[in-house]
Amino acid sequence: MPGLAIKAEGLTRRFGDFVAVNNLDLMIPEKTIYGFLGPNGCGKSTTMRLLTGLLTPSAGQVTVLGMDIPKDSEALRMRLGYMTQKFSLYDDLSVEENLKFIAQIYNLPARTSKLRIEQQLSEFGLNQRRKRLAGSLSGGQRQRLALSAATLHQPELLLLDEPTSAVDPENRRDFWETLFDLCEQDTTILVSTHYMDEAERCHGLAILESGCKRADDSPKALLENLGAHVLEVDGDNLRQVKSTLESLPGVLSTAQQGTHLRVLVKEQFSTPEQWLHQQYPELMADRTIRQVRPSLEDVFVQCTR
Ligand SMILES: Nc1ncnc2c1ncn2[C@@H]1O[C@H](COP(=O)(O)OP(=O)(O)OP(=O)(O)O)[C@@H](O)[C@H]1O
Repeated sequence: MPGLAIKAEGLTRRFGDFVAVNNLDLMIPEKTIYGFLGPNGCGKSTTMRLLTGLLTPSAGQVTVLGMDIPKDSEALRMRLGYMTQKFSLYDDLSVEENLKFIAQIYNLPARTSKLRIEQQLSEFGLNQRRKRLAGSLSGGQRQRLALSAATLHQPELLLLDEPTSAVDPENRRDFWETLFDLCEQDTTILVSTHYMDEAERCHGLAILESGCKRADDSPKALLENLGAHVLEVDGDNLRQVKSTLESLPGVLSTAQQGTHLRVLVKEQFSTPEQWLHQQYPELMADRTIRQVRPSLEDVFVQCTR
């Protein structure tokens, strides 16, 4: 049974009267990839900063890798890697110089530093670009450099704050493959995202909204416990159908997706397609209504309504 890399109880952070992180409990198993999914401003970055010890909690207890935060944050520094939303390396240093600088910050011995820099340049596909200024790299290359820097000292826990917001789908895919490689080498990874497909890749997931945790489980369990039927409704005048269905108490949400309407219906109706037909026989006549598998977006909509 794996231990916990992060345990937080009642974690809270206020900025004046505003509560950015509200009474958060977290149990993040070690050697897993755990995601924070939530919209802008829901408190993902603030929570990450609290977990690194960069920010002091207003209330609550946090243990990271068995150490108390913020008390032991200095001692924990060597065991953590943190990649912020912004590219935090030096544009006017080369790729190699940036890594050398990071090695100095972490006080890596000269031999280790040399070895690790070569390993990272090769593993992250940056060998050919080692003399290039970081500022001249593409978005994907910058992101690879940032991750190679964050993992140079081989941290046990890696915190990644929206690491893929500036990269294309192919680079995102490669990036996630790298995360699974790191996880297999026993690194615990906490990653924040607002992309549903990324959230679905995580072993465990917390859905955050307005500083509160709305759900916390594996993506599979979250999908299984949606607590709603998901229907697709085809046909004309979907905008009118949408506004009509929205006023039905049994309908939880509606959203148009191309040529159909995705409708979340309360779980209590055993045959939701029939139920919808019965509610509006005329409006629903000649329309195809089919039940489909839930997506993580449905889960997100359902628990942040
Ligand atoms: N230093 C601060 N002073 C005042 N308010 C802050 C401070 N830092 C964050 N906040 C507020 O706390 C809330 C949560 O911010 P946070 O950056 O944690 O959200 P987020 O989920 O990471 O969003 P994003 O994806 O936009 O980065 C926001 O409303 C933000 O304005």
